[in-house]
Amino acid sequence: MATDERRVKRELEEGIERDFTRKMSYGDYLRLDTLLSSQQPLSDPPQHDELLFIIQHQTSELWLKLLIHELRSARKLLGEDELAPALKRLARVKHIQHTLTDQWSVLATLTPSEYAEIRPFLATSSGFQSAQYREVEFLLGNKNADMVAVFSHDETARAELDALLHEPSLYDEFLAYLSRRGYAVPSHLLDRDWTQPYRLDQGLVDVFAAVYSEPHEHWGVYETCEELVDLEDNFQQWRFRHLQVVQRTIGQKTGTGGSSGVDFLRRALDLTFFPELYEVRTRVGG
Ligand code: HEM
Ligand SMILES: N[C@@H](CC(=O)c1ccccc1NC=O)C(=O)O
Repeated sequence: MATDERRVKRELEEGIERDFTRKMSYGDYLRLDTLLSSQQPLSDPPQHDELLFIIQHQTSELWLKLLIHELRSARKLLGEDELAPALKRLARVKHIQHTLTDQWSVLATLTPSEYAEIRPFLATSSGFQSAQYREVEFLLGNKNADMVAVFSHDETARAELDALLHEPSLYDEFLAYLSRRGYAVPSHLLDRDWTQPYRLDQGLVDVFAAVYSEPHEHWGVYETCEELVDLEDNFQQWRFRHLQVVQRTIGQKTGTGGSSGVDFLRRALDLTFFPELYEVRTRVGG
């Protein structure tokens, strides 16, 4: 083929598969028939921006699915004293969190006027009812038994969340790992009621203060602590971007889920997963 022609058309090679009547194709493997028929706008007359709204949420839910998969695995690996593979999982978790946070910029292109055309069709539905979001919160240790009842209408989601409520979180598993490694983790933290939210413990701050005063003596533990701080930091970045996008689209309106809206969301920024890892910062360097 002439050089000029190559600039405008790439010849398909002989060996390239073209007939998928009896072979598995890309779309078959990825179940794209199901995936791409799952965007069903409700607005009437149809609103151009509803597809953006749906896809933003669906992609978020897909990434949350992977996040849960990785967090569960990291938690299990910690329980098996496999620190390095657990850290590998957490590295991936952090990239997923970045993607989730970055994608807020797409939805931020939705103006208040555009959203107002879609909003009535959302009725009482709200992200507050995202089961996977609650699963991530529970896995990270922000337990809240009241959240389980929100899923009474969906037995699979309710049972999954209830199971996580009763299981140790990633942080609980980390503390058990520390204890097995000889760190003086207060015993009441190792056998507590897992359904309760984790509360700051000064004895554990002392343990981390020793780690942070001599990082080179405790490198793997120190590295894991900092990975967990990254995870919490990233989670808060997501919450903050959500708050900002909500503020610019609905202002001070109450939420479709029945909450006060931005004031309710702002209070989530006070929630912490790993309180001792923040408390220890005040102690470092005296
Ligand atoms: C225009 C876009 C959005 C608006 C105006 C909005 C608004 C709100 C409001 C007002 C709430 C409080 C609960 C309520 O009363 O409804 C909420 C909660 C929530 N939203 Fe959104 N949201 C938007 C987009 C998203 C997206 C893209 C996600 C991604 C999955 C999401 C996930 C959540 C979650 C997980 C909660 C619960 C947060 C918590 O309990 O702290 N939202 N949203
Ligand atoms: N709570 C939002 C509605 C909303 O954003 C929403 C509705 C249905 C499915 C996902 C949603 N996203 C996050 O809350 C509102 O009050 O406008």
